[in-house]
Amino acid sequence: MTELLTAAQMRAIEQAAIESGKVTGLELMERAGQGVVEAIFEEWPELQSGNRKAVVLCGPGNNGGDGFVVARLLNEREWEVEVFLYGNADKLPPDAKANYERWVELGEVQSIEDFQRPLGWTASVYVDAMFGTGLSRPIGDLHNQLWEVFDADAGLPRLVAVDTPSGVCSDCGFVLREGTKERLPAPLPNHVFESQLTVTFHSPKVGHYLSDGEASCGKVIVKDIGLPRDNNMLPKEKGVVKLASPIIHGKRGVNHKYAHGHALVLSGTHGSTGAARLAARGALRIGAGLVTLGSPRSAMLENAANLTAVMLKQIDGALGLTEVLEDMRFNAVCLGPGLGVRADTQALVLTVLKANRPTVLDADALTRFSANPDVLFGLLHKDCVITPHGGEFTKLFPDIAEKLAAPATTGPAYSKVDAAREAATRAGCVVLFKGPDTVIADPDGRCSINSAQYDRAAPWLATAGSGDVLAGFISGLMARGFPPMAAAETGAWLHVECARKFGPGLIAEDLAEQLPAVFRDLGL
Ligand SMILES: NC(=O)C1=CN([C@@H]2O[C@H](COP(=O)(O)OP(=O)(O)OC[C@H]3O[C@@H](n4cnc5c(N)ncnc54)[C@H](OP(=O)(O)O)[C@@H]3O)[C@@H](O)[C@H]2O)[C@@H](O)CC1
Ligand SMILES: Nc1ncnc2c1ncn2[C@@H]1O[C@H](COP(=O)(O)OP(=O)(O)O)[C@@H](O)[C@H]1O
Ligand SMILES: [K+]
Repeated sequence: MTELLTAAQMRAIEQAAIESGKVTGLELMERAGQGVVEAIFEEWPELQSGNRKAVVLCGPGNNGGDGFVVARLLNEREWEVEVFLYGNADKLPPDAKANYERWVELGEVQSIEDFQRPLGWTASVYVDAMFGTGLSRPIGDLHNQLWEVFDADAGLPRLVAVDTPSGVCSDCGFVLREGTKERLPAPLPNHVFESQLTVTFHSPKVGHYLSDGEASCGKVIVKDIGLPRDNNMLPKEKGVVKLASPIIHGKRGVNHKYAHGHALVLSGTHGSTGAARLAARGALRIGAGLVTLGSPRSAMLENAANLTAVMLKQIDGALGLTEVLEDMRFNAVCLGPGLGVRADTQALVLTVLKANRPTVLDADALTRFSANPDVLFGLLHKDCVITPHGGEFTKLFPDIAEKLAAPATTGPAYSKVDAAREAATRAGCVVLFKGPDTVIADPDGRCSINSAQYDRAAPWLATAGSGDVLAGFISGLMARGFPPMAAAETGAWLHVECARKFGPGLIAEDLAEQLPAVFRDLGL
């Protein structure tokens, strides 16, 4: 299980370790610097020979301190190292100052103002040790200066970020900026300032996995610096965010199909039925024992012509649904994909929620409540999962979405994790907030990020209908008896695995068909 830390959590862990007397700040800084140097040579073994020249950019805090350690350790390996400092050496915090003083015995320190784009890249490695978890405000002119230097037009140098790329908030993954109307992704188009490698310590930081973390970090390597893995010292009110991982087992024993649950997926009307069929197929493939598609009369023929293993049942309106739900074997319900946003949809949602079944609400089942989200929140219960994408999230939680879209001007800034957690508390159920950085939050405080970034990148998932399949996956797992948080996390994780298994060219129909191979890979 990979835990992701905020700046405050990381600081609490460091402080507790230092206060325990088991380690000093200087020792941690030395290990951090060593970790960066190790990572550089692991990533680029070719640097063991050839042009041994590095440029290290140091900032005014402990991130800069790590930079001075890196400079010294490279110098010990007989590298030629140029060091630039942002800020005043006299004001460096004690550990960084100590490492600054060790460096000035070996080499010069120039002002960052003198760091300009060379004619071609003259060094093999550039180390960004300016700001890490202590970034508290935009770095303004410095950012512009660096953007000019590391402009993509000049070809990408080996740029290594220490802990976080400078200027990027380690909690939310956005570049802190002044004077913009909305959050801008990092990097801006045509202003590429991206690290190829980010070396972080102890655990990755939440911001590495949110918004454009991947675009600015390149690749994240975590180096152990000898801090204890015991999280007892962390502030309790908000649990640690995890990277989503599957909590899945194969079908066990000699049970009959009903032992694996019966999912009910509701179809839209004539001409809008494909989305629900995608969800139903997903629910069946992921292991629900039976799946029934509930269809209005107008769409019966259309659905019948396109279904085989998924069963079909005519359900007309809320009254029809109430009757069907009297059969308690329907132990999970999925509604929203292709359902339409008429009054009927509201009635269907309210009927399902009153029946108190494990329920997944997606798409139109959410959008329908744009004008009256409180009606929905009043009925959602702890066995529900709602799966909004950005647009649906904004309609249900406009104030939260506004905070998330507001310019990130001070660090640590409000993040997608904060937004999903706040939404889960308000909705009273699990919220799965989609994107390449899907955040899944439970009102009890558990939270995970299902990342489709870095080595799990799956941009092909951004294809029509893939969200419908995800809703089906989650409801199928709930039919199998998975609790909502585990179903959401596992469903989202498998969704990305299926996309990766298929690769480019993926369309939504392909997703569920990859599950058998993905399950085989998991040894199920
Ligand atoms: N503690 C430890 O034991 C270990 C820590 N480690 C390393 O330390 C890093 C955290 O160090 P840190 O807390 O000193 O923060 P850091 O990121 O260097 O920046 C803070 C400085 O920048 C300043 N500043 C902020 N924003 C600014 C801006 N926009 N423009 C200008 N100035 C700005 C801020 O000033 P202030 O906000 O106080 O005015 C302060 O002076 C962490 O990422 C890791 O690399 C490792 O060695 C492992 C052991
Ligand atoms: N760039 C991306 N990389 C990986 N996954 C993505 C990306 N963009 C979107 N997704 C995922 O694709 C799915 C799209 O769902 P949704 O927006 O509801 O689409 P639809 O309504 O067409 O089904 C979500 O699971 C989302 O997390
Ligand atoms: K940095």
